[in-house]
Amino acid sequence: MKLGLIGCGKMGGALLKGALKASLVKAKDISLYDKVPAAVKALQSEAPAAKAAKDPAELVASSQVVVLAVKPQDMPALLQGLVKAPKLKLEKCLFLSIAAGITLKQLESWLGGQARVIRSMPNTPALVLAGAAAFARGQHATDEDAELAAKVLGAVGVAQEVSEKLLDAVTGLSGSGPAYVYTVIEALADGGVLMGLPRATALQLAAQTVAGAAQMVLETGKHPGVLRDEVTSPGGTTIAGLEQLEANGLRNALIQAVRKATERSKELAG
Ligand SMILES: NC(=O)C1=CN([C@@H]2O[C@H](COP(=O)(O)OP(=O)(O)OC[C@H]3O[C@@H](n4cnc5c(N)ncnc54)[C@H](O)[C@@H]3O)[C@@H](O)[C@H]2O)C=CC1
Ligand SMILES: O=C(O)[C@@H]1CCC=N1
Repeated sequence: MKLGLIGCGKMGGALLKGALKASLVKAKDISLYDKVPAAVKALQSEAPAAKAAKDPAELVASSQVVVLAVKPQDMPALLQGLVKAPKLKLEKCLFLSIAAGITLKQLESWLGGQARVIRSMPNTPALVLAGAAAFARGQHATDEDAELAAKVLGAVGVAQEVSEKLLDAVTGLSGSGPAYVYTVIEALADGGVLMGLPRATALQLAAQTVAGAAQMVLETGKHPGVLRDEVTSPGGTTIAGLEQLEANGLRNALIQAVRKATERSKELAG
């Protein structure tokens, strides 16, 4: 697969490194472009055979799949620049956008109206092949395009097709979700330090507890409440801790975080 990446930043970089780690693509079949050359060089240091395109048009002309990984506010100018590029046949490749809030209608319009587009929402654990992604197909995207998007995103974690109207919620939950969980891990470790654990020990135990609990949900298929009850002994330590979480509103805080992030994603569409 000839893969092009426009926007070699945090998320684009994570996707690319994950795709290489998953052997989805060979470095020699990758084209990179970023308006900041240092960002391209940083990725090339990990994939020396990847080519640095001189401009987005050159990258598009040599790619089957073009991952659009620039910030939402940078997308219109990038895509409208591609439309103006002479002799560039935009319908020959699949455009896979990862930009929060930017709709399929906007992407298709900025690309001149006929391009094959898929809008997706991945997350940075793609870097360690533990990503969570969803995507929606544009009006000119084919079944093969959807399969290709599922293959790219599925190579670095889990991926599923959804209707576009759900992608803002996907952004608020799993797109932004790693940041919520990093905050939880950091706070759990702080609790451990408060109780006398060395920072490094507390951090490793906290991170592994979150990872282990998540793996239990994914592998056993049991509801988190059932798994929680398996930990919570009558009159024991866990219920004492859980009482504090309820008293301090942990659930509602997380629910509101997803809601607010989803609303922000909707705002980004302008
Ligand atoms: N960071 C994350 O966890 C996630 C980010 N996203 C989305 O991914 C996109 C990129 O986000 P990040 O990687 O976090 O941002 P970033 O700022 O780390 O990377 C964006 C890159 O795009 C480059 N860029 C900007 N305009 C450009 C242009 N016209 N041509 C070429 N390169 C250009 C920048 O120089 C930068 O290197 C955003 O749309 C964001 O909504 C999606 C899921 C998760
Ligand atoms: O914070 C953001 O806007 C991006 C999109 C999802 C995660 N990071």
